[in-house]
Order: sequence, then structure tokens, then C-alpha cells
Amino acid sequence: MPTQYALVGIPNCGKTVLFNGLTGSNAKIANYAGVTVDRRAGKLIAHDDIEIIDLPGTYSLHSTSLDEQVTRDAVLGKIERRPDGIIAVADATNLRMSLRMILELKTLGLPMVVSLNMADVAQSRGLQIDIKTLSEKLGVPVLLTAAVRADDVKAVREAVAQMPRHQDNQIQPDVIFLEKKLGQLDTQTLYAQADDILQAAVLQNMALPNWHKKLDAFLLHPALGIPILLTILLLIFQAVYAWAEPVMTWIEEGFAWLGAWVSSTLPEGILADLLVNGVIAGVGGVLVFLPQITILFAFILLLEDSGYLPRAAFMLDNVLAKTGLSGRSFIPLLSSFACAVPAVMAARTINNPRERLVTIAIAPVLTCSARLPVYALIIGAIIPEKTVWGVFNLQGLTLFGLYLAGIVSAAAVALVLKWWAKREGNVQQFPLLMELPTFRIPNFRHIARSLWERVAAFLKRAGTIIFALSVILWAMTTFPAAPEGATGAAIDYSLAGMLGKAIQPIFEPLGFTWQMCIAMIPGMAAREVVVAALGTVYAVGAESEEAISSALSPIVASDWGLPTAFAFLAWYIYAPMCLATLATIRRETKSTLHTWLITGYLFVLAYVFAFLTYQVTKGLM
Ligand SMILES: Nc1nc2c(ncn2[C@@H]2O[C@H](COP(=O)(O)OP(=O)(O)OP(=O)(O)O)[C@@H](O)[C@H]2O)c(=O)[nH]1
Ligand SMILES: [Mg+2]
Repeated sequence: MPTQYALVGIPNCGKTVLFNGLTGSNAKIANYAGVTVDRRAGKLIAHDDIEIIDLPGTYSLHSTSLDEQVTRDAVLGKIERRPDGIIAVADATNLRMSLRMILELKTLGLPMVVSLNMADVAQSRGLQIDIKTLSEKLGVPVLLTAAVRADDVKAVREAVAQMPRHQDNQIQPDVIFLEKKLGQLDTQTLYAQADDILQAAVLQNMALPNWHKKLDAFLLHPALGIPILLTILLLIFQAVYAWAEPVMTWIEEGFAWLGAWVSSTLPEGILADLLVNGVIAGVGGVLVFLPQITILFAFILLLEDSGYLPRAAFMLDNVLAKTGLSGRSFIPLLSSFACAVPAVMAARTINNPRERLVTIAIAPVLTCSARLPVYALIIGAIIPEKTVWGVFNLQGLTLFGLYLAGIVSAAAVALVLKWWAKREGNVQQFPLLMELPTFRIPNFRHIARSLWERVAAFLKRAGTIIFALSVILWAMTTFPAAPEGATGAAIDYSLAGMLGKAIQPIFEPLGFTWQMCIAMIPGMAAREVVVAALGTVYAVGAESEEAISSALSPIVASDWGLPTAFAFLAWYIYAPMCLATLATIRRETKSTLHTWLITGYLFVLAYVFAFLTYQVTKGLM
């Protein structure tokens, strides 16, 4: 059995950075509390028999939210067996809280080393600390570290390798006894002990630099704060359009060239058709959006690592309170702009059950990155590329509007749920208590690494699931072949053609074509697949011989018409068609009823809004 050591400490002190360094993993890191919400294990580099466990941050083992519960249960040995030792991570820029936590951890009676982290930041702000005294007072070895420096991680690794190993006949203490011991701890006494230690070990306190105070005064300004936040978001969408454009053109031309090359090299027939209309049209259709997704992720990562996000949560606390939520929901909700799956998991940090459930319910309405290709395709096809009011790119503005539509809808749903809960007398609201992390220059190595990881994940999806679904769809659109002497297009006689036409009546009132109906089915695996699927369906059905490869937009522009295109956008603001999200909601809420209710309301909203959009736009034209 491997020896297990658990990383424990207050939120945002660098546990996961250390975990990644110790084990060579790539777990998510960001500059706010509540990033890690689940237990994660990895093998210590160069020591195969030692397992390191990363845990959610917590200020105390008296847990109040689900993520803190994970940490408490893990160290008490309620999840698996008890760890054989603790690597306590302390934040040098937040010593009092960290020490209190370490004193509490000592109650567990496990072997322990302390990594006093964020040393680089603390030192640059003038902190001087006597490590030897600190270590003596705490009665455990203390290492001064900056988890972002490889040498420091190595020092921790060596210290960890010195800790006692697991022995199979080790006696496990009684959990009830430990819980009782923890319950007897008195917070005031712990703080008093921590203060005594600080008195002895801190030679000079740190001070926040002037620029930090000025930056905070500006970004948290009572009147300017929210306009600044909106400006930052608007600039991001502008960048998504303006900077991605040239690269997208290259990719598009590259795939067009590839398609033409395959068509001219291979003999005309089934193989060439599969490659050009199935694979190149499908995979190329999605890959075109890689630059936009990369830019969006880069900005999200930058914001995450800077320390700005919790400040946004703080400013929006009042606004969110009106909808029955609080600033606590902000970060989970923000994660849903990348993907609803981690967002639903991040809701674990919310301790009020109703607030948590509402957050989970509205997370899928916020625009995830997989919807970006769908939006971008339609915007590219129907919104002219021009500059309005001198500075704004109209396409970027439309995209911003769609994101805004998601946000407003989410708020409206939360409001309705608040009204509902109020009728049942079930609304309790608590003021937000949260610690604002200090601003830090983002760590560009981390950002580059995380960005690459996400880009690689997108590429991998294009190469696996999107590839496979494109091939399957191609087969469905090609077979069975048209009978001798058929008059219609060959695709009309295919399996996909028949299926699409069978489903279409349901979506007729929304103006959807049967090709769209077909494309939405594989789109359930991942939303961006719908674009790949449209590429394949239209490529196979193309009248002309030449490959259309990734140039979907002209088809959308000519074939759909404005009402249909707008209705499809409206549909995708809500569309619950992401199996991964629904599965996560089921797992996190542990309720089939809630999962069905959430799916149902999303479906109804999608249908109603797409219907209204289609009918109104048609009426106006
Ligand atoms: N400058 C500096 N930054 C650090 C150091 N350790 C971590 N960070 C940064 O601190 C932030 C928090 O790091 P995480 O590893 O996510 O913190 P965590 O303790 O796992 O946080 P939770 O999972 O939310 O409890 C990130 O922005 C890191 O880049 C350090 O030693 N020096
Ligand atoms: Mg973490």
C-alpha cells in the first residue's frame, strides 16, 4: 500500500501549485479561494511508493460547505484510509489564519511538515520571519517556499521523502474520538496561540505596496467599479473577433486547399467523398474556431491569476443579492463561461443549499466556450463585418449581446426561483464574507501551460469525438444510396435525410431546416459538434462537385435566412443539449428529479425563445 500524505491549508495558499510540482500533474490553479473542490491524488516524482493528495482549501476543520467537508473527511480518514502524514501549506502573506489552521491540524496527531508558501510575495512586501523559531514553536519542520520555484518544490519533495512511511499494521485512531477532540478546540485560544507564535517569530511585518492600494481604490470604486468590469468584458469580446480573424482565414484556406488537394489526388469515389465531405468538412469546420477559443481562454486565465475575479464577485454581491444569490455564486457562474461542468462542481463552495441548487440550475444558461463556434458561425454568416460608433466591431458587439442575453436570462431564472422560494418562506440571505487575495502579476508560465492544456483538449476532441461523429454522420448521409432513376438529391434518400425529415416537424415552428435537426443529434455529445455536423451534412448534400470543406458560412447565409439563423442563436442560448453537463448535475445534486426539472426548464425556454425569435423576425421582414 502506498504511503499517502495530504496537502492541507487555507484557501488560495498554493497547495495545488505545490501538488502539480510534486507530482507532475496539471490540476487547475487560480488566484481565488475555492479553486480545488475535490480530492485529487498523484504519485510523488521519483518516489513511486508515495502518494500526494491535493484537497480543497479550508480555514478550519469545522466544515460548513461541501468542499470543506471533503477536506475534513479526507484527513479524518472517512473517505478512504487516513493519510500517513500532512503537508501543511501556509500562506506567508496571511500568517495568522494559516497558523491557526496548522494548530488545529496538529490535533490530528499525524506526522507533519509545513511549507510556508508565497515566500517570494511576502518577502517583496517586507516580511521578515525567523524560520527556526517558528519551527520550534510549532514543533514541526518548516520550509520557506515559493511553490512557483522549482528548487523550492524539490526541497519540499526531499522533506516529504523523510517523513515516516505507511505501515500496514499501523493502528488507526477512532474517528469519533478525533472528532470530539476537534470539537473541543476553542477558536479564541487557537488565535491567542497563533498570536504568541507570531510575536516570537515575525521580525518585521509586511505592508501592501502603494500601487496595490491605488489599484484597489480604482477597481473597487463605488461608481466606476462596475463600468470598469463591463469595459474589461467588452474589450475581451472585441479581441476575440479582431485578433482571431487573420488566423481563422489561414485555417479556412488551409482546409479548403486540403479538400481540393484530396479531391484532385484521389480517384472520385467513396473514399474521396468520406475524406472531403466527412472528415475535412466536419473537423475543419470546428477547428476554424480554435483561434477565438484560445483568445477567450487566455483572457479568462489572465483574469483568474491576477486576483481581479474575487473583486468582481465582491462588487456584484449586491446585484446578485437581488436575485436571491450572493457573491459566492459569482465564481462558479463565471466558470460556466468556460464550461458548465466545472461550474456545477464549483457550486460545492456555496454552503446554503438553496443558493447552491439555484446556481447549478442557472449555470448551463451562461454561454460556455463550446457554444462559441455555433455563435461565431452564424454571426459570421449573417452579421456584416463593419465598425459601429467608430470603434466597435459589429460582430464582436453581437457576440457580447449574446453573452449578455445568457446573463440576463440566468438572472431572470434566479429571480423567479427566489420569488418561488419566498412563497414557501424559504429564502435566507447571508452577507458575503470573503477574503480578497492580493493582486499578483500573473504567472505567465502557468498561464501558458494551462492555455496549452485547454487548446490540446480542444484539438484532442476534434481528433477523436468530432472526427468519429463526422464519419458516422457522413455514413448516415451517404447510405442508403439514391435508387436508380431518383429525381431528388441523394441525401434525401439517406438514413440521415429520412431521420432529419422525421424530426423536423417538431422544429418546424422555429424555422429549423431538417439539416439542422440532424446536426443537433451528434451535437448532444458536445455543443461544438453541431458545427462539424452541419459541415458534413451540407458538404454531402452539396449540388456541385467541388469540395465546400470548411466554408460553411456562405451556405448558412444563403440557405437559412435571417429568421432561422436568429432562432438558432436563441435556441443555443438555452439548449440543454450537453450530456456531460446533465450527468454532472445529476452527480452533484444526487437528485434525478432536479436533473429532469433543470433539463425541462432549459428545453422549454429554448423552444419558446427560438419560436418567438423566428416568428417575430419573420413578421418584421
Ligand atoms: N508568487 C507566488 N504565487 C503563488 C505561489 N504559490 C501559488 N501561487 C499563486 O497563488 C494562486 C493560488 O494557487 P493555488 O495552487 O490555486 O492555491 P490553492 O491553495 O490550491 O487554492 P484552493 O484550491 O482554492 O484552496 C495562484 O494564482 C498561483 O499562481 C508562490 O509561492 N508564489
Ligand atoms: Mg487548489
